[in-house]
Amino acid sequence: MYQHIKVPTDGQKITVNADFSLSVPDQPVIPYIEGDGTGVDITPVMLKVVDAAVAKAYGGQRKIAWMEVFAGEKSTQVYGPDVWLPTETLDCVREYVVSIKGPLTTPVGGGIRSLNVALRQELDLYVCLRPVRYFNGVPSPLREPHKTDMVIFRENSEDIYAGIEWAAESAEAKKVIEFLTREMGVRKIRFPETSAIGIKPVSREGTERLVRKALQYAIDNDKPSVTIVHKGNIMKYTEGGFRDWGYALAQREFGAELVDGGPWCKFKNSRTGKDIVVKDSIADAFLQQILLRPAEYSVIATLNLNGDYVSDALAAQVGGIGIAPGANMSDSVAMFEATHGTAPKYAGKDYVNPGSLILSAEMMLRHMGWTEAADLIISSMEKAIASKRVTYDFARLMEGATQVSCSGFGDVMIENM
Ligand SMILES: NC(=O)C1=CN([C@@H]2O[C@H](COP(=O)(O)OP(=O)(O)OC[C@H]3O[C@@H](n4cnc5c(N)ncnc54)[C@H](OP(=O)(O)O)[C@@H]3O)[C@@H](O)[C@H]2O)C=CC1
Ligand SMILES: O=C(O)CCC(=O)C(=O)O
Ligand SMILES: [Mg+2]
Repeated sequence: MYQHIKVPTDGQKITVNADFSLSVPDQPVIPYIEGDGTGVDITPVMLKVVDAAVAKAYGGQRKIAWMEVFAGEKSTQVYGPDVWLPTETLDCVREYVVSIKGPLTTPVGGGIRSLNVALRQELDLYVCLRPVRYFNGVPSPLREPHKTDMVIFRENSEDIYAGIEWAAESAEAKKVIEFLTREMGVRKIRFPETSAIGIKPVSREGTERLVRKALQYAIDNDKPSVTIVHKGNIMKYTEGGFRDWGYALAQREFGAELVDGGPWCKFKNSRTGKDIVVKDSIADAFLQQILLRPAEYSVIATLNLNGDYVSDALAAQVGGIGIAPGANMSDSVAMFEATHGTAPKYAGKDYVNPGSLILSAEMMLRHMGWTEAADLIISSMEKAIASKRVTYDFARLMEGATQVSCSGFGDVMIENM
């Protein structure tokens, strides 16, 4: 049926029920994209660690039937020089519901647009979910890194990140600038002859579906607050809209009531009876607050670009993007991926930390309801770090550490299962 994707014969599809829960067979077929750059290093290690955790947790009764699908440089080798994201890859990850990917390269300036963003847009994976927690013993620049315990809900389908822009001095940029100046009366483009132009779409619907997920997550996971992070003082209708629509949704759908006249509001968690506070923070101030007062923040709902910046900043607080996992999700389809990129200088050297992708797989197992295997991954990661046999990123900051390779770290985790 597919041109280059080989469907394993020993597995079955995960399916989505009417209430969006999953039916997961014992041998689910799970598509994976190896990824560019260090993808060749971390992805095989992730597969091996996950297989070991599943085998150990279920004694052979459950097993993932991995199915390689292609995007990025490997796709151009398999499908031809200009095919970066084959249609059958999109069809396949949609059809098989749960997938995982390594990082994909995006050139700066010219060249192809981000394949990572394209996957999210094409599949409408509107939530980028990035939990940030501290593992004991990980070297961190903070004195009290355990106080950083946040879950980022980054809007994944809109904003300036969508890549609607035109190069300076192009016919398209000139046309847009002409429209803005002639028809819209815009006088604020300082250098109209040489300006590149970007568009920042932010909608009420896009905001509401993201904030709804963040609020529901706070309820389901007994979290004390949801903070809407925005730059609405400057970008009044886009980022300011995000804030206002977020607050309005909390009041309308979750029964939140204003605190001291607002705009903060709060509602009772129907599961625990505890208050969940909905507050907001302006993005620049937020970036200093998370360093100085991290304990005051829990679930974060933010726009696409802010979420990108906040993800790497928060990852650094708990030891870096070597252990920063993530997921891109719609109501039905989920694609798991690390927060970091392809780290090209380390590609193919069996050197980098596979932890982010392994922890992304841990999120995937939990999403599938395979909690025993997910728990094994967490406990073996904790033990591996405690034993100080770690990759370069931790070893260079840890006293008494033994540096291991990327695959070596996977092996240490497996030994500790
Ligand atoms: N979702 C995705 O697929 C993403 C793709 N990208 C793409 O990746 C490419 C490179 O981007 P770049 O900005 O350099 O960001 P990267 O995240 O690839 O790398 C930045 C730095 O982070 C550290 N790092 C990255 N991965 C690891 C790891 N596995 N273990 C330990 N440390 C790690 C390294 O730090 P040090 O130098 O200190 O060792 C590295 O130099 C670009 O094309 C970009 O577009 C970027 C982000 C996400
Ligand atoms: O798509 C890319 O190349 C970068 C993506 C990124 O930085 C992210 O999603 O965090
Ligand atoms: Mg990023």
